[in-house]
Amino acid sequence: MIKHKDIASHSMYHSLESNLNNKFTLTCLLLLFLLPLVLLHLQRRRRQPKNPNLPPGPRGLPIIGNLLQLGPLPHRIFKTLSDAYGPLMHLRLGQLPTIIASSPHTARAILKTHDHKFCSRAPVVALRRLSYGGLGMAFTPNNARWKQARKLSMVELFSAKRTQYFKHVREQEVEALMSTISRARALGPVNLSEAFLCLLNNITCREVFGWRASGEGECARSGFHEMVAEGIALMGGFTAGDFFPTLERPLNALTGAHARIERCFIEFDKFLESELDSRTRQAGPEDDRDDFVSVLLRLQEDPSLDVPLTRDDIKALLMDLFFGGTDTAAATLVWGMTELVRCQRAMRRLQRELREGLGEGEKPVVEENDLERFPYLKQVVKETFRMHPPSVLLIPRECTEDCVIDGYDVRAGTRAFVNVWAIGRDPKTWDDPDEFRPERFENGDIDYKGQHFELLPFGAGRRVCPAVTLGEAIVKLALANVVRRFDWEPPEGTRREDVDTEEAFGLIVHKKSPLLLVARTPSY
Ligand code: HEM
Repeated sequence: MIKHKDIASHSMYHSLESNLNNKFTLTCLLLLFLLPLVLLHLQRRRRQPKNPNLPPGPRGLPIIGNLLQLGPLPHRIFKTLSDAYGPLMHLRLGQLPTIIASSPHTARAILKTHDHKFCSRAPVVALRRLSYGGLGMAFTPNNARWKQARKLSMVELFSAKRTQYFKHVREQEVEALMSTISRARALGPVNLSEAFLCLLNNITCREVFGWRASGEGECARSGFHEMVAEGIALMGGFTAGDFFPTLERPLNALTGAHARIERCFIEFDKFLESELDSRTRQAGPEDDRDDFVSVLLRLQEDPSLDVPLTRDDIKALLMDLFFGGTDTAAATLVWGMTELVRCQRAMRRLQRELREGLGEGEKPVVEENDLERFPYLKQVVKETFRMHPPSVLLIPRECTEDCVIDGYDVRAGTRAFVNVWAIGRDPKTWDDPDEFRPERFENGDIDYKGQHFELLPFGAGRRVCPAVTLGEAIVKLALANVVRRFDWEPPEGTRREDVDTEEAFGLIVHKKSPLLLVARTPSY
């Protein structure tokens, strides 16, 4: 008979033995798993030419250290490092050679001089999956598909004619936003972050699908708001697997990134499928709608296309339009209002320009045709883009051919970031760069359409945002109306200068906490 004590020691012995066995099995498995990776790494290193003249950067740091340096706000960390190492910096992020350009001169080298070698996109995991494996436009490598998508979008989706065609949509939606703010302000401070996101969701939905996301006349959260927010969050996330391509799958499985990306992709795909299905059912000679889905479905029938447009191509393009069109402008509007409310002098000057320019009560809303009459509005928008470009590092690019920049070797396969946030805050270009001062643009001709490398909110070169005109129209129209219609103050107990500017990192950098402001009837 085994006594109680014996049972304990017996089972202890067994658990010790099985622990040792488990540990041994685990170690063997780990070695088996790591061995091919080590071999692959060594083989890759052997293929690299010895001693290339790389741009300066923090060498010798362990790769994990480099990865951790990314922290939550990479654009700020990159700026600190660039201040120490120079405007063209080389880092090894995980397994990836990476360069970061942080001056107008080095940005020009990447986006103009060597544009043809840098106009491919880096294969970031979430972007690849959500673009149906690199279809569509924004996340596609430089290939025939991307060239065709770009050409079609410039001619069919973002032409001046089409942008003008949707003018009434933008104006109606801004009017709906005004009514929503009027109702909401009776209840307390207005959540402008939410309001601008809903506005952009509605505008994008109407342009892309032809229907509103919120209920009639409202500017409110739609059913698929969370889905869009999750997609955008995933696209901006630097997942661990992105920096260790050979370990991509296990790392992303371990961190849960894979499951999150799959969930989001499946949800979006279901949504797009049902939209396309309903269009196919309604298709007929009487269907003369001109939203982006209808345009793309018509193009699909065009036999002269170099590369046939598949259903996945269309879904990927729709995804680009949705992600590209929503958060960028919404974030810009929030930053613009944040800076204006912090800087009462600029807010007053803009209000004066808008109110005197249109006359009190003469027109209930500012229309797009009025916008050219407001030079200070233009300066405010430029200053907002300088201090808060929503896409702080642009969309990551990949170098496809070896080249030499500023005497340094850059190898094919190197990932490239242009730190447009750092360029906008560079004291060598801008006086008092952390101060919101729209007047700095009064006498210069610096613009943001990709010709001036000091100010690059839309990028530049072959990959420049194809919807610059559309984006700036939305931002100017909404800002002009919101600022003209109401006087804005921080909630009781908060001083103007204490309205925070803390950032939340993502592909698009948003204000971390929602912008809550009190809207008052103007005293005129
Ligand atoms: C304030 C508004 C906007 C800003 C600041 C902005 C910014 C940008 C930036 C920085 C890029 C990457 C450029 C590069 O890599 O050099 C980009 C690309 C893109 N944007 Fe925009 N964008 C805005 C509005 C829009 C809108 C309204 C749409 C569509 C409805 C759109 C669609 C796209 C697409 C499809 C691309 C990918 C182009 C390509 O890779 O060839 N954007 N945008």
